[in-house]
Amino acid sequence: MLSPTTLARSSLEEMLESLRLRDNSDRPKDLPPALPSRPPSRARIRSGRWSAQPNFNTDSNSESGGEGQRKENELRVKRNTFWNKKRRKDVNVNSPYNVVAVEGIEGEERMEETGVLEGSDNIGYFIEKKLRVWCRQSNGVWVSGTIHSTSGEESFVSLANGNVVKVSTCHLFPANPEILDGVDDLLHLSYLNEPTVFHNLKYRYSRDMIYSKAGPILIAVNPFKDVQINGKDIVTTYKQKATDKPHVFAIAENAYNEMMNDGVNQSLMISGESGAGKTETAKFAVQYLAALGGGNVGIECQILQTSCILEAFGNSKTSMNDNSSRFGKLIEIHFTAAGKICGSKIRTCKHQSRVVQLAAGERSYHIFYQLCAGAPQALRERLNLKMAKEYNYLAQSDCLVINGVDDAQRFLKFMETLDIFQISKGEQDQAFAMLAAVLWLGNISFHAIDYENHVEASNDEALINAARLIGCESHELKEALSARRIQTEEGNIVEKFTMSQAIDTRDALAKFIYASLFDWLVEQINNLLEVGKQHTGWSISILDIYGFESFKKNSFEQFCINYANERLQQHFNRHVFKLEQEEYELDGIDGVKVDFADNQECLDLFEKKPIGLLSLLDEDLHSPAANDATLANKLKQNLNGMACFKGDKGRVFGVRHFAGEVLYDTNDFLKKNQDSLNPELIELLSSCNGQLPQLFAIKMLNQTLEPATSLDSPNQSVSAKFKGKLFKLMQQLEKTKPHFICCIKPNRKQLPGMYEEDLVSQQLRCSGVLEAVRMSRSGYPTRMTHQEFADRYGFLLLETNESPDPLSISVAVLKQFNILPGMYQIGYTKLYLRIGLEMNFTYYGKKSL
Ligand SMILES: Nc1ncnc2c1ncn2[C@@H]1O[C@H](COP(=O)(O)OP(=O)(O)OP(=O)(O)O)[C@@H](O)[C@H]1O
Repeated sequence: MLSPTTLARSSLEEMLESLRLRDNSDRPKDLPPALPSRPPSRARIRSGRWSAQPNFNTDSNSESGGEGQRKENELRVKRNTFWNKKRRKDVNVNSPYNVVAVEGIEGEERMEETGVLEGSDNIGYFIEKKLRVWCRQSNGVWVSGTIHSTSGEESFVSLANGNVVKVSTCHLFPANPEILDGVDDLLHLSYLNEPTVFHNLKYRYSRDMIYSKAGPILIAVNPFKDVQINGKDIVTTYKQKATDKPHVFAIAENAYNEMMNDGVNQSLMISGESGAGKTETAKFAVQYLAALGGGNVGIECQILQTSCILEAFGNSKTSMNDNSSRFGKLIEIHFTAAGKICGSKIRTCKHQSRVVQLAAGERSYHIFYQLCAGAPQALRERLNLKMAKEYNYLAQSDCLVINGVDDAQRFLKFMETLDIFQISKGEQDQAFAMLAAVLWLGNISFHAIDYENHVEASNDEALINAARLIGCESHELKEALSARRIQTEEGNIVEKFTMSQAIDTRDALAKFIYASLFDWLVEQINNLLEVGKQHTGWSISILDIYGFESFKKNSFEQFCINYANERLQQHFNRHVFKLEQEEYELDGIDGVKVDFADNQECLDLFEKKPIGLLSLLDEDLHSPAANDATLANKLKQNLNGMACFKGDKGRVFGVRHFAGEVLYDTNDFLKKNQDSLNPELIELLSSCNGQLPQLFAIKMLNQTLEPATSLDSPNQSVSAKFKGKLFKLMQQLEKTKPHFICCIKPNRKQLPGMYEEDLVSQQLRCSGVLEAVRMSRSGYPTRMTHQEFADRYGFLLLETNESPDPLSISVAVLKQFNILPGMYQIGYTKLYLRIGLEMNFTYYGKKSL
């Protein structure tokens, strides 16, 4: 029979113990142990109610007491004192500003747990035993070495290359023994600090092990190459549960099992900065779920094909990613009660400013270049199509191709996919006509017609083609782009446009057509996928949203994208930290507290009414006196006191996001925040002879009947609509049990085998994954109601328990197996178990059967 001590330990702890025993055997007993016991939770309050003082100690000396124990205790006190001292000094845990302190000590402190070496005993021990430590070189790169000597404040570290460097002692971090190099789960690291986590991920990455666990979270480091771990054979391995290695398939499997067992909708929340690999990861998740839930309906194949259409219409080349999603999408996969896929629904969240305006070196949506490069001759002639460089909207950024991408080939694939979604040839033709119309609209030019700067559209090839493709007469389009009617008491008067009004009107029409076409396509896809609407089972949703962006110059697009990422981070914080802590508190469980960077302040900066970024921006929507410069001034005057806001020079203002500070230039903010169409243009579209323009116009007309506050009202600003759609997505996600996947971008060049330390470190600091690991280590990840525990393990009791009360049965089981009090806590409604403990019960259960 296993001893109670063994029972209370996970296999990792046993491994650590054997290491310690090995280490202890060749040193005097009164020295501190080489490996510390698992650190207590930072703000842990001892439970006085049910369990005795937690004694979650893996050190063999600790049980025997004595001098070794005394020294270990002293050491632990020192470590904790050191930590507490530092926390008091610098932390306002509610401020995302903490996270923004990327470089330097403050950032490091957030990462530290079993962190900095301090105390002459401790350093002396590391010197004597030649134990590895990590230190950061002046260039920011982490190196490991052994401490050669110390003067207390400063230490000399011998590096592997023979160099000796002088380092401030408080910047030394203990390294893990080599046996822990490359562990699957950061939870298993004996020392959890920035360099050890960083080293572990790098170690794995260099061996093509791109997935790692961080407690409940999966970390996926983008390999930028095919690492051959997503094929059918690997799918089968995970389906057969033949491996427990971290993988996106394992997370999908887990979600599927929880959905089937608990009857609860699930979600996979994929986060990471632009280019980190979210979209690819989402595709692998869909691939696995399709394999798990594949029936004979074939929907799973169609779900997999959606990405071809969605990416063509929603992705672009940016400076961070050649295939960057410029929209957020939630793919909801529906399952029958038997676990078979029976339908799917795609929800999107986007805005379209990219259609008409591009930053240098970036492309517009892929579909435009694909159409220009790959349209068959007959289609080219029907659309009077030219090459991409001939269109102003595409040529403006001097970036027309992507290295290694064959746009023409992609277009053929795109057309095949439209067939799969049963979009008829006639409808396809109309859709391509709309795309070509957008391109021709961008080529429409205007010329002055009087001395008051009024203009009208030129009667040229662009106007003629655009009008023909939309399905109206060219003079009708010309009129709608050159003037508008205004109702006055005396009747209608015609107001001629200035150059900028005419360009804005033309661009608004182009954006509207593109956005409507995208929505129409998604609707067609959903119509086909939603065959299982009447499903009686549950769903798994996969969220893939544009990643956090920070460029040299950031505009309205980044403003919206980064706001969406703040919302996503809040969802993560809420589920990983807040709800977890709330649950402990409500159930009377003491002291599991982990500091995390709450981004609520930043969200408030965006959302607060009437003084928040979004409200202040909308205030100027219909104000003729407002311009980008007055907007910047107004923001500074009203928001300068807010912790996450930073005024800057001229039209620029800064926001301290959870992932770093971003400076936004208000240039064109007001224009981009407005995309209402003139009634003349809606009228024009509704009278066109094409089916699609009519459909788009009818939808718009219906929306004008909505109350002005409705999300769909055309009177709403772009940012208000965006926020509304984002909220809808988040509401949908709130109804699900989330599983988090954190994608990491290892280098800026999008190259395989390159690992940029500063970039990875910054993402790790900002993502909150380390805090989540700490939460798991100090918390009780396994929990079940007293009844569930009694039902599951009550039969193990050797003596019959007189009381039918599940709580007393549960307590009797725990007592019978001498479970150390620190390994569990008993709440009002549930029993909470430390990591690994339930496995031991399961083992016992199996043995007894
Ligand atoms: N698991 C993977 N295996 C191989 N290559 C990958 C993997 N994940 C990502 N990549 C590569 O990295 C590129 C960027 O990935 P992806 O488009 O998924 O990033 P993203 O996080 O969705 O970015 P964005 O927020 O800009 O949309 C992909 O086009 C692909 O080349």
